[in-house]
Amino acid sequence: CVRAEPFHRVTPLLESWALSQVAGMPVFLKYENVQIAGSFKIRGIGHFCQQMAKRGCRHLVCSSGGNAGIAAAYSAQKLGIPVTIVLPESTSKQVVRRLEGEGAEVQLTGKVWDEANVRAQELATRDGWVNVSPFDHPLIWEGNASLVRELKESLRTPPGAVVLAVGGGGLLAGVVAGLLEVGWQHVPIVAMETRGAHSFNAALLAGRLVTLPDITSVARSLGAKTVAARTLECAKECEVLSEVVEDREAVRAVQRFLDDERMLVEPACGAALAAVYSGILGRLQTEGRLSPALDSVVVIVCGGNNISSQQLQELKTQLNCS
Ligand SMILES: COC[C@H](NCc1c(COP(=O)(O)O)cnc(C)c1O)C(=O)O
Repeated sequence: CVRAEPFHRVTPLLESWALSQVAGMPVFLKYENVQIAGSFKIRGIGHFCQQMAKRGCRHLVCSSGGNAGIAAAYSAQKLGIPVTIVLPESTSKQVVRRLEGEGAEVQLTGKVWDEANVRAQELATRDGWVNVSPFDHPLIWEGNASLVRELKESLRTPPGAVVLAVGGGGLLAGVVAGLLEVGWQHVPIVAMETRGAHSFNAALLAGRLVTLPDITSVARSLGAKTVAARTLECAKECEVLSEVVEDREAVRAVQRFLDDERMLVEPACGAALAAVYSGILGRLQTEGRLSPALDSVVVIVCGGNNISSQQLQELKTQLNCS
């Protein structure tokens, strides 16, 4: 039987003394890094998979080698449905082991995600098979919107801004859907990307979708070469401030967050935290793009599984940021 309640858990929203000191205003952290399956992804992916199971789906397939793939494998296991994860041949053994540990069948094909995705779409033409998009489907956005309902429950009054990271734009689209639902559509969103995965920023500047030639950022989880078309509509419905940080700022933010809050997150999440640690919020206030007197800001700590103390050391050496 398909369970009615969602797979995700309500996560803590905690004021961070350390980040509030850095920002010069109250910073509330939404800890999606302690979410089931290690990131916020389970909100959208779990909801999508449950709905597909209700519609008779018998086999899930997903081309995400990252957190969406882990969330899809977890969801399939909860639903008792087989799942195939299609990944580029370069995928780390750690990720393959983790996915197989969640009961998924893993197929390695192609050099990059796009080639694996072609294979996943081919498989999804089989009868009863459904392809799970990491970020580009209304059910994914609907599931991600649950995060804002929790913010409303915890905060009651709207925050001065919400800070989040953008890869393909599924989190952004979900947060916009949630803000509209709870009547907080006037709350500005600071959309963070790393250079080399800045497909949303490029699309906003061009006024249309832009496909990056390659993903050159170390924040692999932000590595969608083209954002969901829905994100451009979001930028019209809400006030979305797009900012891009360098990889070394994202990795430095990961290190500072580890020291400040004793939690280890991916560089993708470091991109969001860099809005505080790299003084971007203060600059936006100086530029008049954010109100000079924000009573609070919420940063979504999106989490991510693909990080370890060894990987952090290697990233710091590679980017020579001590
Ligand atoms: C390419 O990758 C898309 C997706 N990661 C997306 C992701 C994001 C960005 O979320 P999005 O904007 O794609 O909804 C932020 N923070 C973390 C930890 C993530 O894993 C994936 O796992 O396949």
